[in-house]
Amino acid sequence: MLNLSQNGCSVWVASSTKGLLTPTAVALGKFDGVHLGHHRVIQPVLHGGNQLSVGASPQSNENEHTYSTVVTFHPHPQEFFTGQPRALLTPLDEKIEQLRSLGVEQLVLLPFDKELSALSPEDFVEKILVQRLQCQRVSVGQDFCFGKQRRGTAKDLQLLAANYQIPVTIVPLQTYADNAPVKDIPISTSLIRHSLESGDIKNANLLLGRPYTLVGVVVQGQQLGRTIGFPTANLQLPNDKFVPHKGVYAVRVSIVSETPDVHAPIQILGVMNIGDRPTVNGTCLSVEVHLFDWANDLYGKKLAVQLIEFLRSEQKFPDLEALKTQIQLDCTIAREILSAGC
Ligand SMILES: Cc1cc2nc3c(=O)[nH]c(=O)nc-3n(C[C@H](O)[C@H](O)[C@H](O)COP(=O)(O)O)c2cc1C
Ligand SMILES: Nc1ncnc2c1ncn2[C@@H]1O[C@H](COP(=O)(O)OP(=O)(O)O)[C@@H](O)[C@H]1O
Repeated sequence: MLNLSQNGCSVWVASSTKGLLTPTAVALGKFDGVHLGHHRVIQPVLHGGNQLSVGASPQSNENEHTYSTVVTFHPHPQEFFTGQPRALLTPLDEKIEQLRSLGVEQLVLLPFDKELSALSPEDFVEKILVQRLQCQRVSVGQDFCFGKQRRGTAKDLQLLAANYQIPVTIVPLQTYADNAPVKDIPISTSLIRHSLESGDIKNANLLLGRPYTLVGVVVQGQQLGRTIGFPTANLQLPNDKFVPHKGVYAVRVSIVSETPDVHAPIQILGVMNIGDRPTVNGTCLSVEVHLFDWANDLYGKKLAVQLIEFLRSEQKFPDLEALKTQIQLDCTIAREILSAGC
């Protein structure tokens, strides 16, 4: 169990069996990416969010604090069923940070195991929502499924929860924004993953409602960067982080402070390369960023790198001089894009 605190606010992270803050108002789902569609589902359980038309549950005491809670599954159900690790848009730390910024007070990680996956929809409502979480109201997306073999639908949840006077909001799937090229397609984690896989970072960012971000600690590389005038901070990402299309990106970087800080961190502009570095016979994937107008040591620091625009694919250059010339050009283009306020 963790109690993470930043900027004076915290998200309480608990399992379904230990340390729960109750009673709860619950948004249920996987919420990988915490994208714009997820925001809509979470909003009704936030303080000051849309209170349900059905009103508060008769069991609730008006003076009692109801904790705005996101209930999700850990590990990702797909990982449990396939046995394959699943790369995530928001690994746990990032998900906590995103939920905190929305105003969520508690994240409950239901251990997704044989026992949980075998619960009937009826038992899920009674044992998890009612008994453990002392749930007062629920919000889910229209396509939510739950219980053994995903038999229960959002409508079933509404009917079952009504037996306990728990109102359930079913949130319609949010589609693309009006200014997007294709409309009426629901925003989804898989759509964002496809956009990132194909290098369409602008579309991914539009659907997320914020730039896709890589957060990692700076580790040592081959120390070649400084020899060509472009030192690069090499990032170690969480093992389960989803890595987008290989290539060069215009980015905004902030140094993540260890201590709580009320001020927003300063943003430094730069260029990032995600790739195998064929020019220097690289053998593994590296994720590295060159910061503009910066000359200080970054080893051991945690950086959050927002991907703003995809510039080009990685190439094998005949020598370091040719690579250097190309990186100079990348920097010029990135500065133009970033200073235009993208
Ligand atoms: C903006 C940028 C673009 C890059 N493009 C390529 C590329 O197209 N091909 C390549 O082999 N390496 C590319 N690299 C990676 C360099 O090979 C790498 O930064 C250099 O070898 C230094 O690595 P080091 O930090 O481990 O010393 C790029 C790096 C940056 C910062
Ligand atoms: N403008 C900059 N951008 C990125 N890193 C920088 C910059 N200036 C200094 N550094 C420091 O230099 C290191 C990168 O130098 P480099 O020669 O590429 O070594 P490495 O291969 O270990 O990354 C970074 O980790 C950071 O500590």
